[in-house]
Amino acid sequence: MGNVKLAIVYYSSTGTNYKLAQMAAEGAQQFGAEAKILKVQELAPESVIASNPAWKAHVDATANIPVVTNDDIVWADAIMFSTPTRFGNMASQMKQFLDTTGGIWFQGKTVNKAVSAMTSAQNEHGGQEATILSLYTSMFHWGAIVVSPGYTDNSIYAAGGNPYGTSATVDQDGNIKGDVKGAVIHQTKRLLSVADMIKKGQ
Ligand SMILES: Cc1cc2nc3c(=O)[nH]c(=O)nc-3n(C[C@H](O)[C@H](O)[C@H](O)COP(=O)(O)O)c2cc1C
Repeated sequence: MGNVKLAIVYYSSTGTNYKLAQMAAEGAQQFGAEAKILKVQELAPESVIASNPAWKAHVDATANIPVVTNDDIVWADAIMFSTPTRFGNMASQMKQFLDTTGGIWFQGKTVNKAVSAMTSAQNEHGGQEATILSLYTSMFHWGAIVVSPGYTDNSIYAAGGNPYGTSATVDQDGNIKGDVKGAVIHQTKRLLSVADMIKKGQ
């Protein structure tokens, strides 16, 4: 299984989706896959980031995380996305990255990538599924194979579990409610096992 390559592509303002990305990397390690954690390019004006201490601290703390490129997508057999819910949609930074993939899409290089998505939101019913679906809509155009968790494991019934993709809820202080790691690890392993099947099938 060790030859499956996973790109974990995330956006995070205050660290939640970075934590989800790190949990996915742990799942990849358990599976024996090669994984890269990659952030999408920040786009918010520096003045806006500076006005929010938690945002500024997170940007500084993750300065060394590489920014994802189209080459990373071409390299990967599987891609796990993680984005905050923003007004029931993916963060614009994530959408901007997807909108830079037209060239590799045109060359057929996004076809048959195994993909899955996670999100976080403040409210239990704050648009998590709409966010994940918005990302999957772009994936249908990529010709990617969307690997949703479905109800394939008991972790779907635990904290963060969601058949569309792990959905963490954050409290007022920005901490994740409950232990969502089981859901993330299951989703990652399922994504990698389908990527492995696709790779072997090719
Ligand atoms: C502009 C904006 C829009 C948001 N929209 C929603 C929303 O629609 N539903 C919700 O529950 N939380 C919403 N939130 C809260 C974020 O989802 C929450 O802060 C995020 O999940 C934290 O992720 P991060 O720490 O990785 O940045 C919003 C936050 C911002 C800044």
